[in-house]
Order: sequence, then C-alpha cells, then structure tokens
Amino acid sequence: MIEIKGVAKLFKSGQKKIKAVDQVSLNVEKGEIFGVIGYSGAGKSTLIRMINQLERQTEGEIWIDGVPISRLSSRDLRVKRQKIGMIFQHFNLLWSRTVFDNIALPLEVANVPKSVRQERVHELIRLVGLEGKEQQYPSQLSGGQKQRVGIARALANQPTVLLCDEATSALDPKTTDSILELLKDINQKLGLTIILITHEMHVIQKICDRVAVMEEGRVVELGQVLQVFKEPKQQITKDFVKQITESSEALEAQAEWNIAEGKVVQCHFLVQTSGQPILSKLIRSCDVDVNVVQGKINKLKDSSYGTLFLHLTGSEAEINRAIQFLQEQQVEVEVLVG
Ligand SMILES: Nc1ncnc2c1ncn2[C@@H]1O[C@H](COP(=O)(O)OP(=O)(O)OP(=O)(O)O)[C@@H](O)[C@H]1O
Repeated sequence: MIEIKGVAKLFKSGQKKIKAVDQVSLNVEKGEIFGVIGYSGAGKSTLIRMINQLERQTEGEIWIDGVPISRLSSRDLRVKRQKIGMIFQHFNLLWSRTVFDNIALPLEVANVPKSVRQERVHELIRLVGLEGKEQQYPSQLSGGQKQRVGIARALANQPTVLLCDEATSALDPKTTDSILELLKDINQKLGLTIILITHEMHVIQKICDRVAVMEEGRVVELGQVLQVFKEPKQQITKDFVKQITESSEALEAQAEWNIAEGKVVQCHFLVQTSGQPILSKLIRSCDVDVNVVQGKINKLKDSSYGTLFLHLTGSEAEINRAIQFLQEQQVEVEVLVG
C-alpha cells in the first residue's frame, strides 16, 4: 500500500550537510499499524514527513496506493494529501476556532457543502468521544481532548492513511493509553493504515503490528513487534526492548539480589506457553530448587509476552539440565548471574 523505495534526505545548512534519512526502503501493508522507533535525531520525523511530501526526498521514490506521490505536481499533491491524515505532538489546532470549526476546516478547504460538513463533523465528534465539547476552544481542553480534536480533523476527508508524529509524547501515561486505544479502535473500525513515529517502546508494544528501528537515518532492524521483542538483534533494539521488560524497579530489585549459589536466569515466554504448568514440570523433571525472583507480562497488540526471573539452585549439572528443559518448552533463557 505504501512503498518507500531507496529514500534519502540530505539537508544543507551553510557548509554542513546532514543526511537525515539514508537509503530507507519499506513496505507498509493496507490496514497495518506500523511503528518507527528511534532516538532523537534518528531521522523519524523527516521520514514520516516525506510520506505526505511535507518534506521532499533528495533520492528515491514513495508510492501510496499505486500513486507515485514523490513525483506529483503541487496541484495533484494537494488533492492526494486529503487522503493522508496527520496528527502532531503539539496538536497544531487553531486556537481561535472551536472544536467543531477545527474539525470542519479540512472539509471547508475541500469545498464540501455545509450540510454534509455538519453531519460529518458530528459523526467525527462521536467517533473520538468529544460529544458536548463542540463549542469549546482548544485552550479549554485537556491534552488528550486536544489530540482527539487533532485525530477527528485528520480523519475529516476519510483518508486511507494516518501519519502520527510523536502523537502521544506530550501526554501523561494514562492519557497516552487512551489515545492509543482510540487509534487502535479507528484502525479496526475504518481499516485505516497507520504509521507512527515514537521514541517510546511502550507505544510500539501497545498498538503496532510491525516496527522499524531507526538509527542515524537508516532502518537498522525491522519485523513483527512480537519477533522484535523476542529476538532483538541490534544493540539499540535491545535497549528499546529493555525500556519495557526491565522497569527501573526491576533493575533496583536486581541490584539487591544476593546470590551466593546457583544461577539467576531470565526467561522469556509467549502467551501460548504461559497457560502451561512449566515450572511444576521443571521441578518434577530436574533436581533443582526454583525461586521466582520477579516476573512481568507485557501485553502486545494481539498477544502477550512474559518475562520471569528465576533463581535456580542445585548441582551445576542439574541447573544446566533445568535450563535445557526450559529451552525445550520454547522458553528463551538467558543466564544473568552465576
Ligand atoms: N530542516 C532541517 N534542516 C537541517 N537539518 C535538519 C532539518 N530537519 C532535520 N534536520 C536534521 O536531520 C536529522 C534528523 O532529524 P529528525 O527530526 O528527522 O529526527 P527525529 O528522529 O525525528 O528526532 P526528534 O525526535 O528529535 O525530532 C537531525 O540531525 C536534524 O538536526
């Protein structure tokens, strides 16, 4: 649905040249929620802004629904852009316009007749849960409500693609989750393709089907979110996954582990294995004592992923046998201590 082929962007500021995006090629499927994660300066904003040509690439091509958007004339681009919605970190609302009028703006620009416009705005207000706020101004709304206006406005012309540029970065964790739920709901109800950029793995974990990890303008890792969680390959990806699997409390607790004997292992297991009595089977099959030090389950978009820290004591041979047993049950095991 969206094909990004060998795209690069070179910025020139004075004598300096900055390659913000460097030979990125990606395909995003119709109806998918695709996340791009990276630290500040990785090139995420530049990449997403090239998808609707707010930024022109210096190399490569971008196709949306079979249309080479990167080659369109300004006039054709204006029309095509109506089918590509975008939301922003700081909402970009017009402060002098009410909620109703902010949402109506793209319909006015597209010359939609007033009666159709009114009906459509009411429909959008219901979709994003802002009933009763129609006549309020952005300054009277909470951050989450402002982003709901941003989402409604972005959906006004029934786009096929929604681009989200750090859409939850200015929001507190609870509001972030409610906006992510809304995006997931819209994706399912409208079959909308969503591309989002973020520096938070939590966002990727909650709603994305696939993720691309960006570093220094390049995509260094790409895959299904579950696969990337299970087997992060690059160090940067491992660090992002740790944002989720190792909370600061967990790290503090680890510092207090006083392991005089045995081994501490970190186990990663999927929801398919979590229904099985793996630990009791382990204790019955191997002559080891098992102490659960810490555990956590992360809910991904359509599945779950568990992390369990076990302290195993017994003879070296039996501990190794226990590790092998866990691996045979499709549990991934990493020895942390011992
Ligand atoms: N208009 C511009 N002119 C010159 N350099 C730019 C411009 N826009 C971005 N850059 C540079 O390109 C690189 C990538 O920036 P970009 O904003 O795409 O990264 P990012 O991953 O979105 O980071 P952030 O989350 O901080 O916005 C950075 O080094 C940035 O300084």
